[in-house]
Amino acid sequence: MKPIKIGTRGSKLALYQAHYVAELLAQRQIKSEIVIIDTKGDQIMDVAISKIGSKGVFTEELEIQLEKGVIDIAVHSAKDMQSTLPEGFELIAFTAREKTNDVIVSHHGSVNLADTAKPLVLGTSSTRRVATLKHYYPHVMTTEIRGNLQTRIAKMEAGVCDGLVLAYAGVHRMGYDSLIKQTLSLDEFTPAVGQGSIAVEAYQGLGHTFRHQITQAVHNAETGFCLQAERSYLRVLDGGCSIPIFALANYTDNQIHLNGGIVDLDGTRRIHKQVIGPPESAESLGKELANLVLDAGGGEILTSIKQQLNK
Ligand SMILES: NCc1[nH]cc(CCC(=O)O)c1CC(=O)O
Repeated sequence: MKPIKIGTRGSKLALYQAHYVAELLAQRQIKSEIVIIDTKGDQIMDVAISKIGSKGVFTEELEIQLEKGVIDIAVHSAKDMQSTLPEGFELIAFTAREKTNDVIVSHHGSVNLADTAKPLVLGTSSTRRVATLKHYYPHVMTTEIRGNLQTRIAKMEAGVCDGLVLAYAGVHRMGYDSLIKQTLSLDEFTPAVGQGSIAVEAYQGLGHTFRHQITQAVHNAETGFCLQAERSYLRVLDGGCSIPIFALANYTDNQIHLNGGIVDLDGTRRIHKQVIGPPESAESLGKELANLVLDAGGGEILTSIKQQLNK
């Protein structure tokens, strides 16, 4: 059989993830090769993602190549995937999830958010992280920082900020564990939908045999149900990555525990709810959570955020 062509962005994190999927395939004697594709999100480095327009900046170019059949699958951080894919595209596998926490990475000896006496400037480009910091740790200052992990760390070391708020998954994948100074709680820093999992995207033209083999080798069913619930929540709120929405599902005792919410851009209000149900109801659990959050004031928050971002 021909090797499966795995499309990926060229960043180190993206390449790591593509190789990770290739390795899972190789464990089942499935041959693959990696094809690097440039994306708009990689080219525009000096503008905040929230200003480029969030819809698929990292995924559009890969989708064009999928549709042309230049690549068979595309590998992404699950977190970077829009809640609704364009017609004809589908996520066919999610890898077993890495620890989902956000962490603080710093070149300084110690950094602790709870230490209110020390002035602290943290770099992040995520509205969720900025708003969550404002909500729980208003003494912390933030500065917008972009680029891949290596660039961000270089900027931090050059003195742009004291530390960075990042996903543990990416930090770990890039081998920067030694810079982790604090692991943030999931209750406060509830992660972005999909954080910690790697997603495989395919176009409808992908043959049944490839599809089946890939799913067998790469997909983790428990993570799959969790992500289905989280992504269903995101779809109702129609987030886009610039809106500080968060959700995390856990699979325990054959039940999905889905919790999530939304926080105001300035951190004033934060809504956080939980729902529980069987994995087969993952999709409806997401909708149930969305309705709870919207009714508890999330609807107002969402409207006001959209107005602010459109200015
Ligand atoms: N937004 C960029 C992005 N997309 C995926 C990861 C890390 C890997 C993951 O969450 O699975 C990151 C970096 C970060 O948020 O720190």
